[in-house]
Amino acid sequence: MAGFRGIDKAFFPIKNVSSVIEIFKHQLEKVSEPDLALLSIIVGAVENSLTCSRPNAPLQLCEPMEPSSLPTLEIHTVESLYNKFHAIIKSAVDPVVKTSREKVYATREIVKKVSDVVWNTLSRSYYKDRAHLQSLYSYLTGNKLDCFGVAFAVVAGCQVLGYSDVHLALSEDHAWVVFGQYGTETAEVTWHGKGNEDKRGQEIGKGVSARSWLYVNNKPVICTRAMEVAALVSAINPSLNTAHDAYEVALLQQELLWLLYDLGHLAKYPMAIGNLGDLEEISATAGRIPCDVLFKEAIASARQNYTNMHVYPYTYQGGYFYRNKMYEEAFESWANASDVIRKYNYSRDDEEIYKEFLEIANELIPHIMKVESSGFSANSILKKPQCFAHLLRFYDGICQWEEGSATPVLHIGWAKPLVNTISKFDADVRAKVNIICETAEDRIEQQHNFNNHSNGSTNCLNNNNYCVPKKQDLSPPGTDLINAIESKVNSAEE
Ligand SMILES: CC1(C)CN=C(N2CCN(c3ncnc4sc(CC(F)F)cc34)CC2)S1
Repeated sequence: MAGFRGIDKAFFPIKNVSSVIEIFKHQLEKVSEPDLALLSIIVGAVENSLTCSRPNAPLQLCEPMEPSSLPTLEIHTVESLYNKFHAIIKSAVDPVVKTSREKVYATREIVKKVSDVVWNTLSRSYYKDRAHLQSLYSYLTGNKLDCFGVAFAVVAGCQVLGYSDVHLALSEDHAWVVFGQYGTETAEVTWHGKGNEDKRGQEIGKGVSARSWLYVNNKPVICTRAMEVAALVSAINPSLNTAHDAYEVALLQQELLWLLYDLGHLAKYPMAIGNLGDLEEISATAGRIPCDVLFKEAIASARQNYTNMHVYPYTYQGGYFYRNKMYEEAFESWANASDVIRKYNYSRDDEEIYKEFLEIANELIPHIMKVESSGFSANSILKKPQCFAHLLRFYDGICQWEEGSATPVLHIGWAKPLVNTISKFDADVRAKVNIICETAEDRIEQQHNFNNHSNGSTNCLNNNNYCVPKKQDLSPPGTDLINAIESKVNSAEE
């Protein structure tokens, strides 16, 4: 990997967002492949200077001194960190010999060695989930990285060594690398979750973990160099504290995401499109497509490229509808999210998505029911069979998620809000929902599709029809829940 090129020096000192955009544009359009270490150090330095309050510097309040100004970033700061990263990586692994005619591919040993050098230079103990630990700036100035940051650092390190075959693989809650002549070798390079032994060096789950959401049914986002730039931009964290974002950092992230979007590098990256949608909802960019279209594009990308095995595109959209009081649409998005999770088995590595569904079922939906049942508007969602159908599909997907899983999902804490919600719909509204039972054969076919990674979406919901597997198909926990609903609802009617 060429050292710090003169050409990059022309962009310094960095004083505003647009000069950062210029550097990224140059890296993405003018050089053979974007320099991950350089770009990560730059955005990390900018983020750190505006979000990690320093005692002797006045906290930058929300309004910038002038449009999108930034604290000056000098070239020597960036260059010394850049050279430090090269030195750390090259001290541990010999770079690819330049003169070699044939292409040299990474081996598992090399990937593991790069992961080891990053791993062994991290601070002994620090709060791993803290914000602003994702960039090489954090690694090089504080020896701290979060789990995504370690994976990114390994890919950036392999780029330094000249292994252009090593790429970042991303699920919705984990990151690892692919490498080799066909890009089919996989390796864990970082940890996941709390208290789990890391599996660094091993190839990606062949066993039971392969069926968990964590590995998205072997449909991860496999990054190109430019998509690795999109990942580092997505990982920019503008939060100053729980209540405020640093305005300039959010603006920088939004403009960089539009640059990557225009160059086509977000097309196969649903979460990055969703991140851009969230930023556009907060502050729409004039002349750009609206955020609701971005959320639809993220869903289309996940359906098109990842056989609809990703949940987050639907929860990005559902969150948008919820915040904008479009409750029927929110129910539909959440039911669609549930249609994804039902295809998986729940494993203990899936806590993040469990918390997501728990919040929707036990916080967001009950809040909607509360505000809707206070009013008596004729077009209240409580009068709409379609809403009832969406909710049944939502809950049923969680029940099916649990079926066949080693770890239970549902407990009594789920049943109370669930029964409360269902019983808010009058019998005449519920009666309008046609329950179409899938046959056991349908379920077997679905299972077959899952195993063969094909798009097994047999969900037959269209108007008020709602498909539910015949009751005897439900494993005990789900049946208990459905029984609990029925007994509660019946008693509510008496
Ligand atoms: C609908 C939501 C709750 C809103 N934000 C969500 N995010 C999901 C995770 N986010 C991400 N955004 C871009 N790329 C990645 S890669 C990854 C896994 C990690 F281990 F590498 C996570 C993630 C960004 C924020 S899902």
